[in-house]
Amino acid sequence: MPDAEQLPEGWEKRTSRYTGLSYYLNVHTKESQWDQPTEPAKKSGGGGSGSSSASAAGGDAPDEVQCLHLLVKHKGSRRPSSWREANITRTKEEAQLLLEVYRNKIVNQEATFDELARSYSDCSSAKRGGDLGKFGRGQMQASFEDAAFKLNVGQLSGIVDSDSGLHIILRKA
Ligand SMILES: O=C(N[C@H](Cc1nc2ccccc2[nH]1)C(=O)O)c1cc2ccccc2s1
Repeated sequence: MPDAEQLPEGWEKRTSRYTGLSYYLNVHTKESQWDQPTEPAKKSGGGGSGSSSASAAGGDAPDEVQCLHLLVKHKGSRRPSSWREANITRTKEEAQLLLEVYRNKIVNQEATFDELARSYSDCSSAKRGGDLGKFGRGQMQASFEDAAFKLNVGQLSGIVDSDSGLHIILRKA
């Protein structure tokens, strides 16, 4: 029986925030399993054989996600101020129109998410291209969290409404 502290290359031991149970994460493919691995982690995804599926360990929903977001605040935002503008007076409708323009530019590949978030996001994460880092459930406002956890990796959200303002979200991991 391998020592639990010495996992084969490419595996990390995690604890599910939902079940409190430990599972094993393949750091290459991001697949997870209940069974303690005895072989080095495979480097490409799909076609897993034998061990219980990732969904059994971490559940279909991931424990945590990494997302970029672009936030456009409006006068009804919880804090209508940002690094861009000390006193934000645009209406929610104006914010929606702005964000639709930005989203279309990204979809049409006229600009990158990183470029537009750095220039126009009213969140302090703008200086990181909108990167919020990894977060689990319970860390972000509910409407934002719900939208983020519904996304597949690489997927761009529609316009998401939170107390902070209107967002578009790109799931990175
Ligand atoms: O709450 C933040 N910033 C607020 C705006 C805001 N409100 C949000 C609500 C949900 C997700 C991101 C959000 N960003 C502000 O600057 O007024 C955060 C900034 C950063 C920066 C880096 C990593 C996480 C975060 S969360």
